[in-house]
Amino acid sequence: MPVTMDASGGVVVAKPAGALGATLAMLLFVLLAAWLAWGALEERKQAALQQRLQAEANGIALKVEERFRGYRQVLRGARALYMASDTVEGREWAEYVAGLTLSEDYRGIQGVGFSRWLTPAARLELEARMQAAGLAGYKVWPAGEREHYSAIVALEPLDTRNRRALGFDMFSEPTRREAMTRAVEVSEGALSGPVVLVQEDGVAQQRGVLLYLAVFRSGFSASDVATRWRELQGWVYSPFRMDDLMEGALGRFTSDMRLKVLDLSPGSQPALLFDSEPESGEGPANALRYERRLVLGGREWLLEFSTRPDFSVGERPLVELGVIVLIGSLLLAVTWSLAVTRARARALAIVSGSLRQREAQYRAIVNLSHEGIATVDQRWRLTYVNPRLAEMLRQSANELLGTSFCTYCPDLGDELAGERAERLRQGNGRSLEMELQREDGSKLTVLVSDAPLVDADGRLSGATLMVVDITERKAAERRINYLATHDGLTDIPNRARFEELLGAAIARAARYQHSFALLFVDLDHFKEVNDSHGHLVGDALLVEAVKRMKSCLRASDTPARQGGDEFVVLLPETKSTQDAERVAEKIRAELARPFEVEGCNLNISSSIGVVFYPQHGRDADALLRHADEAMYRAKSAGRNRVAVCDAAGEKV
Ligand SMILES: Nc1nc2c(ncn2[C@@H]2O[C@H](COP(=O)(O)OP(=O)(O)OP(=O)(O)O)[C@@H](O)[C@H]2O)c(=O)[nH]1
Repeated sequence: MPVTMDASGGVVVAKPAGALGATLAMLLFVLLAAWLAWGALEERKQAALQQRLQAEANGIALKVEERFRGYRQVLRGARALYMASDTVEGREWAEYVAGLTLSEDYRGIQGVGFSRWLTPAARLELEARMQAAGLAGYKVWPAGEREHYSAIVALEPLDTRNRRALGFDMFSEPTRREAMTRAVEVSEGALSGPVVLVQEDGVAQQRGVLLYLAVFRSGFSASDVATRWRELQGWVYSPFRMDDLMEGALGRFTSDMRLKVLDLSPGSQPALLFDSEPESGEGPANALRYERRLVLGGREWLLEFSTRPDFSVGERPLVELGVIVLIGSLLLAVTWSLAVTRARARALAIVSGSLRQREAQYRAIVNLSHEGIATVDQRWRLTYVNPRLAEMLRQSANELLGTSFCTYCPDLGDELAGERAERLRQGNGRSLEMELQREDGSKLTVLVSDAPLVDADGRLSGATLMVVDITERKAAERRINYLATHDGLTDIPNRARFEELLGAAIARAARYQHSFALLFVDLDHFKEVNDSHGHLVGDALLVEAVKRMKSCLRASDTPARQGGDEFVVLLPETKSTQDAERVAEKIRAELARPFEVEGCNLNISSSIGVVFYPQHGRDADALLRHADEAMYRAKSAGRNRVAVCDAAGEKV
């Protein structure tokens, strides 16, 4: 979160780009981790599916094997029964088979039968005997002359389907003959290749297989192949319809798997024995597949398992994905939060560092300032004082803190506290020239400027004061003003100042109906002093002459130098021409006394014109002009005299 300064020096905090970068990096990491995790989950899921497929397939294969062993056991029992009783025709065989409860415990077996091995001669005898036993029309079929015959003589349960098979010479049919031959020669259960059972009536026809066990003469023990054939009595066998057999074996077969069973026995073409979904074609390409080979009754079966689209191992991957997304989201949230917090902390550190730096700058400026700076609260109590103000007030800052600034400048009281607060609330500062009085009583002239001080909530909390010491400046101004209005030699008002004073006197006299007098004094033959003794002596004489004039005047009277050796005197409290004349005479007499200046004894005199307001003029020009004329008249009359101007004319 970068921090910059704006044009006014304020701190500008930019958006948290660092936080965004860190979060984007974490997002990439989370997405990558999620992608990897998803891949791993998919792999695990595929492995789990494959595992489930194999487990289920192996279970099914085991079940088929068990089923087959069960069927073989049934035939062994039948063989044992035959070898024990030497005949299986009739009621005894039917009871044995009924006792097996085939339809319940051995589903798929169409029946348990016995096929007798016959010589051609024995065939006719068998037919006669079977017919005599009640099976009218019993014939060994198919008809035809053959070297050997076999004939089904018993097949239980003897229902309509099985009855159709009685008399059938299975040895005449190559597929069955192969299995029957094997049963004789290996003396074990021999399974045939796929056949169409003679029991099939064309309705919902299925592929069939037959399981044979050779039955030898009683007491026969295994010997060579030729002897076996000689001792052969026939075969106990069971026909199976494949769909029924597999349904019996696969009672738990799940609908989300497909099973195909093929006969792969060497020497014969692969033949499809069973397909749980004969209508489905090859199935989806991405289906999982598993193959299992079984050797059953000397034949090799291939069990092909494949999964259907709904084959699954539960919804765990989705749950795990949800967990990954949740953890990822939490990581993102935490990263974002941490990054933003860090960026904010960094920005705050920068801001506070910048503020500290700025504060230090301001503090240095304030401390080094040649102006007094202070803050006050709303009751005008000092809350901060810079060294310069403390120096001005000749007290330490600590002593000043908490005291009211009004203590030192009573002039502040000119503005009512409420008005001042309202002015400051409106944001208006003010500059005021005033006098500060120190604790020791000494004073200084200052210019106090105030500006509103607001707190963090924008409420007026007081004021900032700037105090400029203008004592010297004011003194200089006064001095300049004095010099501008006073004669530099004699230190009395000059002509310009006198005109102001005269104007003011006229105005005052006019308003209050007063009268006043004006004297015009010119030294006589002053040029001769300069010429005889030099200007310095002349200057000293002028200074002394003014002193003598002043000694004749009251405090309210004002002498002024008009220029050269000409002076005017304003006598404001003179009520009559006689009074004025008396003062003029006093001045004349005083100036006529000998002077001793710069070691020189000098004798001069003066000529003085007297005018009176308002009789001799109502404005300054008239009064001065008449006074000047009266003075000249005195000079003309021989000098060293006073001439008064009045309405009737001047008298000397
Ligand atoms: N020493 C000195 N002389 C000055 C000053 N100002 C004017 N003067 C001189 O004062 C003299 C004034 O002479 P005037 O008033 O003309 O003549 P006066 O000699 O006084 O003669 P009356 O006035 O006719 O009696 C001149 O010589 C000026 O140069 C000054 O400040 N100092």
